[in-house]
Amino acid sequence: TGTSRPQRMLKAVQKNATKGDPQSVISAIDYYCRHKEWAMNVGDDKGLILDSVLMEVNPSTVLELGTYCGYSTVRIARLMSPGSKLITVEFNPAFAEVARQIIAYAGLQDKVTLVEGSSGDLIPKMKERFGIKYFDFVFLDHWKDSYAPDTKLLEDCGLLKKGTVLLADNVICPGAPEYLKYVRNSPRYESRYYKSNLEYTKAEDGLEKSVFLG
Ligand SMILES: O=C(NCCO)c1cc(-c2ccc(F)cc2)cc(O)c1O
Ligand SMILES: [Mg+2]
Repeated sequence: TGTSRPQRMLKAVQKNATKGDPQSVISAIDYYCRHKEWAMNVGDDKGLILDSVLMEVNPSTVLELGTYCGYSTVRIARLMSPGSKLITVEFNPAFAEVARQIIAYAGLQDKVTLVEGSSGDLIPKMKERFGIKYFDFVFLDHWKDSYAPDTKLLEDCGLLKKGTVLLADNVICPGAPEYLKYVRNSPRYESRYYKSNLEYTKAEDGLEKSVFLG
């Protein structure tokens, strides 16, 4: 059997990045995935859009659905103000184990709470377990057919407030058609598509930014 792709990515970070330096962790992962082996991180092209939308919102509370190896977790947390909190949800324990180590290597563990489990089970527990009133920013990057049901669940659990920004990865590739239909047709969202590329490739992909109107 040997190592997994996430484990090889972690090794590349430990070899090429500087402990406590989030930007070097991001660069090490991008270099590895562009030149050694592809992996499903949001990547550097879409990552620049994520950075700019995140900085515009300057959120106090962030929810990330789909941690994978923690690349976008590091991208987001490195830009968040002192005292702000990021909760990231990952279903796959092997992914979560690598992500914990990459987030810690970047020195961002104090801002980040990684929760293992299913988003559908965990979203209704956010208030009681983590003392969250609302999320200011939600990054959707997990199973593409979970984007729509989980968005409805966030609404029903009162976790979105007027102005909350949802940013969804992969709305073209692999695609999240049901989600796009939902946010683009609902009067409760103002949506906009940011065209980009599938991570480390020339294929089209993009991010959908949707502002909850309350
Ligand atoms: O499934 C994804 N994420 C949830 C993991 O639990 C995912 C997949 C892909 C992708 C894969 C295979 C391909 F051929 C093209 C795209 C890309 C991504 O950015 C993703 O987030
Ligand atoms: Mg993705």
